[in-house]
Amino acid sequence: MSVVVEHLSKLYGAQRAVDDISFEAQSGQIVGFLGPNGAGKSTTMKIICGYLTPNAGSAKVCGYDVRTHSIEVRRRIGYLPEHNPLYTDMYVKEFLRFTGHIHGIRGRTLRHRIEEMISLCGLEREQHKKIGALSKGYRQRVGLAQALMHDPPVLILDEPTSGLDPNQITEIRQVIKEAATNKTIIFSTHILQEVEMLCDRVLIINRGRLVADAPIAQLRRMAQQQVLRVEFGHAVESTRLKNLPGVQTVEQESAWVYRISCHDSDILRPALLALIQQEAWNMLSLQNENNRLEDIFRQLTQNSKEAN
Ligand SMILES: Nc1ncnc2c1ncn2[C@@H]1O[C@H](COP(=O)(O)OP(=O)(O)OP(=O)(O)O)[C@@H](O)[C@H]1O
Repeated sequence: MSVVVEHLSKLYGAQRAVDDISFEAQSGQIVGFLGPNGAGKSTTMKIICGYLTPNAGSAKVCGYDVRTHSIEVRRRIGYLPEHNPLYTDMYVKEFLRFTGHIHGIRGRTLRHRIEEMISLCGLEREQHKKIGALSKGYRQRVGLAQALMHDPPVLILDEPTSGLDPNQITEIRQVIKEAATNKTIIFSTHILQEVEMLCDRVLIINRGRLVADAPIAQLRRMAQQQVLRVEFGHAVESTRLKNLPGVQTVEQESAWVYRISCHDSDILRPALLALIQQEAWNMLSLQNENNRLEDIFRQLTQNSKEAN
């Protein structure tokens, strides 16, 4: 296993920012790290990278404990922090050369590696500029290039696409995907669609506690909610739908399309069909829908909020 986290806890004063978290990630996996604001994602990532010391538990990277073998861990990890600190007075290439030097890369290997990173991260057009003159998206690419410079087996990316425009988001995702071969990538994001597109597995953290660790397909099966999507040929009274047995919520997706969530669609479906027949409504389609990741996220983070 490339990353093994066991019973990790971190306190800031009296606040338990990370609370007894355990998970593993292996090579070739892209793991999405999700959670509401302040859930403890950045803190966990900083501990894995060796920038923060935990109060309890352990984190190991490629078999090295972050507390006792910090240098060994840093050699094997590439980290893009949330606020991507860069030297704005340095030129792009100068900064990458500096990063390479820190990792002990020299001479022709270094020159070759810099060119490789410039190409992989799409920095060709901006490579001769000072970092301070770059847009946010390009600074993010420089941050990714520095994280990848020493070809680490583990990449920790803290909200790598935050604040970027849609084109840049797509391009950065592509870089992450390309970099993923033979690496372990753990990245945090608030864009759930991004997780569906990129990740093999999802970790969800809420108030410092891990509330889910599963592949997306399994998460969908675990969800306590089922959704029926029904399309009518005209408007209907949504309260009539809400009053059906076992209905949790009714969401109007568009003028005549409703998403009805319930505990058991096998009970709801015949009741819904009976109502439609009784009212002589014109139904155009009825489908069992996949649970959306945002619904599952809401269920898991709100349920555990109630439990706390
Ligand atoms: N240096 C610090 N001192 C005190 N409290 C801190 C410190 N860093 C983080 N915290 C607190 O710890 C909790 C977890 O913060 P963290 O940054 O890990 O969350 P996060 O999940 O990354 O949030 P976001 O999605 O908003 O970036 C928050 O309540 C935060 O205020």
